[in-house]
Amino acid sequence: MKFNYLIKKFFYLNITLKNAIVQRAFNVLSLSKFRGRRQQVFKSQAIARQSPPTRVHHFSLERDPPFPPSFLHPNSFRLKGLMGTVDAANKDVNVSLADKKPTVVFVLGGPGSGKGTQCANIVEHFHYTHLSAGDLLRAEIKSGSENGYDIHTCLQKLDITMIQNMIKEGKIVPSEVTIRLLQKAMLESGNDKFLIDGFPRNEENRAAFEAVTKIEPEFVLFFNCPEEEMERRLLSRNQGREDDNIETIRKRFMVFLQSSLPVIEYYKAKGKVREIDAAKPIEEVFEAVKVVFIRKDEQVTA
Ligand SMILES: Nc1ncnc2c1ncn2[C@@H]1O[C@H](COP(=O)(O)OP(=O)(O)O)[C@@H](O)[C@H]1O
Ligand SMILES: Nc1ccn([C@H]2C[C@H](O)[C@@H](COP(=O)(O)OP(=O)(O)O)O2)c(=O)n1
Repeated sequence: MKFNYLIKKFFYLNITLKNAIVQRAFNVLSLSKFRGRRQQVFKSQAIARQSPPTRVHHFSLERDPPFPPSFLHPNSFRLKGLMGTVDAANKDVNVSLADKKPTVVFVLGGPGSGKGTQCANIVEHFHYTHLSAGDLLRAEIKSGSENGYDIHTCLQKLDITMIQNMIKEGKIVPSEVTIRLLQKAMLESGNDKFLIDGFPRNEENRAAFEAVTKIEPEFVLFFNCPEEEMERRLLSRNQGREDDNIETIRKRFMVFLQSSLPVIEYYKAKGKVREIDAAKPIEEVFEAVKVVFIRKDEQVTA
């Protein structure tokens, strides 16, 4: 009797143990399968986040390298190879732009130094076309946000959002975007005299513009203004700009010091900088600006 009981107990324990082992193995398998599937989902989500949506043109800087290495700035990682930079049409754009031998004046200075204000006066007196890189980028964000896509620049909503975020952060947008906008505006203007305001803002902007357009600026108008004065002006500019808040203003000042001043130094070494004291009242600043442009015209006619 007792022996029978022990045999039964042994079989019972054996089955329970086997069941437990099988169950455990099953659990482990299912869990790893689930984890695998979950990782797969995460992986495909990550790929989807990295992949650009299908776009009209797919170029690759690696395949078409018309730019110096400096063009491959860390800033441009997101757009590198996605929207590309050069195609047959773009080459035509560059050839026809360079053929026109346009007069280009770069207008530089810290945020709020009065570049836009003085450019409006120069346009009125000297018949230049004013192209503000910041205005072009803001217009692109606006039209891209409304239409979701811009056929001229091949920028899609994802890129537009990225540009918007960069501006909100006070960062400099990759040159390939800004240069495309400038080229398009230059061609559409029908003029051959341009004030390019707020560009080049860093070494990458400068080198890429020269490499792509083959245009050298006539001179660089540099509005020099103390930071406290620029800050005061920006805080009362009142144009509803997302980047005119104290936090972003400070970041823009930092970017100006670190990235834009070296560009001014570069042109200074070439004797191309015309420096203006921009802390004075608007009319006085313009008197100084006029002298620069009148001298330039006199040099041309002499
Ligand atoms: N010389 C000046 N004195 C006082 N305020 C100025 C002067 N120049 C421009 N402003 C004002 O400062 C703000 C910034 O000028 P803006 O031309 O937009 O600068 P930037 O284009 O360099 O950012 C504007 O509100 C403008 O009216
Ligand atoms: N060459 C340029 C010019 C402007 N931007 C972006 C980054 C700048 O902080 C904003 C605003 O530039 P904008 O010249 O309009 O204004 P401020 O001179 O900063 O007052 O645009 C750019 O990314 N690249």
